Amino acid sequence: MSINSFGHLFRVTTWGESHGPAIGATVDGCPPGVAVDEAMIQHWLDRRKPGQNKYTTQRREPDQVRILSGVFEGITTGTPVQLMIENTDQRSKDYGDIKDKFRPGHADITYYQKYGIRDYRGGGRSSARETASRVAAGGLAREAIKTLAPDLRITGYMVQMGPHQIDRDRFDWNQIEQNPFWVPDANAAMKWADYLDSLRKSGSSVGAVVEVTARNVPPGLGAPVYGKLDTDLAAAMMSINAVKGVEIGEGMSAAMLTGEANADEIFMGNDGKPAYSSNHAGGILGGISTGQDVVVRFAVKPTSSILTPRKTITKAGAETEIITKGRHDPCVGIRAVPVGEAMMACVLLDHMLLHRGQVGKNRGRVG
Ligand SMILES: Cc1cc2nc3c(=O)[nH]c(=O)nc-3n(C[C@H](O)[C@H](O)[C@H](O)COP(=O)(O)O)c2cc1C
Repeated sequence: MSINSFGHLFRVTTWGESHGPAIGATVDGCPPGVAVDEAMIQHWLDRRKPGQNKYTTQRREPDQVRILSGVFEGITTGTPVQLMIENTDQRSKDYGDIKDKFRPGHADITYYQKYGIRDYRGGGRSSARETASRVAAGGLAREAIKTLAPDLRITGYMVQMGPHQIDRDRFDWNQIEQNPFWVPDANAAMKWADYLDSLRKSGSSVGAVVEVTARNVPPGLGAPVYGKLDTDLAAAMMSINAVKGVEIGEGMSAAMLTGEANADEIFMGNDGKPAYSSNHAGGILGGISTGQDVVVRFAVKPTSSILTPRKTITKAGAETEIITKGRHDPCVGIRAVPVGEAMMACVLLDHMLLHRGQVGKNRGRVG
């Protein structure tokens, strides 16, 4: 299996399977001198950890990260950083009765068609357990970003669960950490709780839309034509399990606007820097950050493992039915929020490092 890496200069390679002894990330290209320890990375992993409330899978993984290399006396040395998370709640027997069947909506059939091997233990490499490694790498990226752009803030949150959208007029950054859904609208959080409860009890599931915003991003990140910041962000988000759509700024809705409505008019701000009347562009023009908030949204499909029997086939080609009895999340969008944040952190850091080489001492300036 090739291409387990992403990023240009801050290059992350993830490894491991859902039910193997451990998973992890090897990070090549982290700058030296970044203060980091296991607790700092653990903080971000704890946000993604399963089993924290009744809306996420009851798989009990402590997801304890260990730093095996690249950090000495509390700072990165510039050598590869090896991050490892042991798998402690494997329970392979949960998957015994689906060993020869392909779960609809999962990667079982395509992995088998491609590699001829069926790792039935929770999907093996295709399991979203892999995203824990990304969150660990994202934790390291965040610490490195602090040394380059201390005011930069990356925040993920849910803006839609099934048909229920948040009310943008009630958007409150402080609400995001106050409810199990990372939703910035307290009203929505209450309604979603009842909605998801009934879905969970019936063994069903639902999709979601997650938004990730990066504030105080310096202008100038990204390069035309094939090194666009939005290209890399879209690829990063699309690579997360269950993601079926990605938008930047106005995204698909831009197609409905007129040129007048979509134009983010430019002014000179009081601080002597460019200011914009709106942010339909999602903070990126021509693949390069404008200095406005970078806004990315992604749609997560409904959890495929549901309790209602679904038709499928066996490895031998016989038609049959399947019920996925293993533990599952009624809405995987919830746990995708910290993963989206981690991908944003990795891509932004990567482009900050690239930026140094792309412009040397020649910096453009407005005003
Ligand atoms: C954080 C996270 C947790 C997930 N947990 C589950 C789960 O418990 N059950 C499930 O059916 N899918 C889960 N998924 C989605 C599957 O991993 C994914 O649908 C599957 O691997 C097929 O890949 P694809 O949907 O990207 O095509 C999860 C996704 C994410 C991001």
